[in-house]
Amino acid sequence: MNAIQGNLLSGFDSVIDESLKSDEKEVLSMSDADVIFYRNFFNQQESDELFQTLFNEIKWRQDRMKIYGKEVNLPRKTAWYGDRDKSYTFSGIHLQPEPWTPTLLQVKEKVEEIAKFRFNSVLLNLYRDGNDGISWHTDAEAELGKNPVIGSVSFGGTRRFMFRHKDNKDLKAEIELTHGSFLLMAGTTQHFWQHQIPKTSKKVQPRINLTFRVIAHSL
Ligand SMILES: O=C(O)CCC(=O)C(=O)O
Ligand SMILES: [Fe+2]
Repeated sequence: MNAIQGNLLSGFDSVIDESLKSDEKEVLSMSDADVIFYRNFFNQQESDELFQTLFNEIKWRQDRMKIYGKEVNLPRKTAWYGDRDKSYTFSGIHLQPEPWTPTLLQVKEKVEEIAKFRFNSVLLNLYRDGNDGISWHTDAEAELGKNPVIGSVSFGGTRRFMFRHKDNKDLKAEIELTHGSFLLMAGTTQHFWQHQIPKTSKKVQPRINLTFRVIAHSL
């Protein structure tokens, strides 16, 4: 029985393939996807410092979205940093990037080294508590091009990151995004799988997430 089949039987269990598990790198067993998790990408001290610096230095914004014609606050704060000529539309919101900070460049360099990939922008999310989250979506915006590579770094409170297959809703995967971890999504992941961070009634610490991306075209 492979991990996906095991997962179908047991609901929302982790689908990490035990045979590939190591301290360094965990490959999630998901069909039609390339998802790799680096649990201890930053050590405790680096992660604590980066959380504090990003929390204080990033220009966090409260964006709004339309639901059934009504404008509401997004359930999280966001920010967008990147190369100067790039701009991006996310969930109908047009964003202009702020210029890279030394802290963001430090994180970006470490991510690029392991991903063997160069990113030109980063979308940041601040989840203040369990009432903040992000609902089911894919990161498959036209500006990201075909088969986008998304590098996702997390600091602060652990949150559940859930996947569901678009064609087969029984195919699910889930991973806990811990302080200092790095999740790499590549290949056809965004074509076949949606992801979300569900809201939770549990007490959770604030969390900062950085998703490094490549914007294919400046608008
Ligand atoms: O916070 C996360 O881990 C996910 C964020 C996300 O999916 C996004 O910004 O597109
Ligand atoms: Fe996303």
